[in-house]
Amino acid sequence: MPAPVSVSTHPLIQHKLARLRAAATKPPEFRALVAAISHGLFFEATRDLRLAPIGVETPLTQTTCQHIADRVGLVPVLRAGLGMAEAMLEALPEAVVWHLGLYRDHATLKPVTYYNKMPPKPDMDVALVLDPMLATGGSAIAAIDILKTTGTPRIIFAGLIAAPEGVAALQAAHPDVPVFLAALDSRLNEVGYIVPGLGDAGDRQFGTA
Ligand SMILES: O=P(O)(O)OC[C@H]1O[C@H](OP(=O)(O)OP(=O)(O)O)[C@H](O)[C@@H]1O
Ligand SMILES: O=c1cc[nH]c(=O)[nH]1
Ligand SMILES: [Mg+2]
Repeated sequence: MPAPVSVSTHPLIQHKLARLRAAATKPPEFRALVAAISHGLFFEATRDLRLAPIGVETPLTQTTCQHIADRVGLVPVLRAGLGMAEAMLEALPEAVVWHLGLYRDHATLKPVTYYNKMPPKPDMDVALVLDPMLATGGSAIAAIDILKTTGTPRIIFAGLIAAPEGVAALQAAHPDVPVFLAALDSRLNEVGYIVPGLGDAGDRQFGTA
């Protein structure tokens, strides 16, 4: 059985997704929405991180609390994953960031790797691959293929919007990777865009459309 695909039902995430999808939403608000939704999604995607006890001196007494014991790497798929990584770093500033540059060739829809800042032997327990759009799944699969060459023991994929075709392809290629999404849409159109979707997540964040 493949690892689960979790689609958020949180009202705040659904509310912000509506604004994110709207064609009239301009890059400054679009980036803020990517950040806010990613922040919420990060809480869901990290719910199984390992905790360990830590002693804390409160103003009243000595007590034992919990802290995150897993070392976490964030792998934003450029460009569109950058906004997700910024938001998640705010939630967990101790995380390290491994940038991975992939773009999807418009004619073939196949991913092309152009930048890789992955350490050869990262000493990490968990890595989160971050890309707002899971369309055909080619980019996410390629990112995880590359990440797996480093021997990172646990990998999680977090995205904002997916097509069923992309989820199926990702699960077939990497059945061990759990998937966390803000929305699962209807389909891909004839040029590989997610419908209803939001258009091109990179262009909409950075104003390059
Ligand atoms: O599932 P797939 O069919 O591979 O499509 C999804 C990919 O397409 C987008 O990137 P894009 O190529 O537009 O690059 P960009 O982030 O630089 O805009 C998106 O951010 C994913 O990386
Ligand atoms: O709908 C899509 C598909 C791929 N990449 C995007 O940015 N949007
Ligand atoms: Mg793009």
